[in-house]
Amino acid sequence: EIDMASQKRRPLSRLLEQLLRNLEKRDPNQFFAWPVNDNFAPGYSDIIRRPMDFSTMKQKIDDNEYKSLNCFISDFKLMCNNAMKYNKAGTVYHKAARRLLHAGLKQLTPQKLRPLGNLLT
Ligand SMILES: CC(=O)c1cc(-c2ccccn2)c2ncccn12
Repeated sequence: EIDMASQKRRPLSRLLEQLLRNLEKRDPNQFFAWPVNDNFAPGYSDIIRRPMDFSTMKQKIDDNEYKSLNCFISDFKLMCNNAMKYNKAGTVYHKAARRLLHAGLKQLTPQKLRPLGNLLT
């Protein structure tokens, strides 16, 4: 269960929740909202060894699994790179993944994060 009090005590969790919300806005079609379903994506789990999606990232924040911002950013990159690996260039999913990765990393640059203070120390 989500212990709100501890969420307040965990500034990193608060920051990651905010960053996740901003990244999700860049996925209006919600292609990345849930784990990819093998029924929609034939052979997906044979090709992609480490699946990742926004709902899994949210759960990892709530379970306090991210020990640093970099771990969070790694999962975001993994999610986008999985989509660019499985889906051929030119497909709607490949293009959406490249756009999401580009837009997302721009939100995660040091100059964008600095205003969030020393939450990262
Ligand atoms: C992200 C991804 O690779 C993906 C999302 C989806 C998806 C996401 C939401 C609804 C339907 N399909 C998908 N379908 C087929 C092949 C790949 N995908």
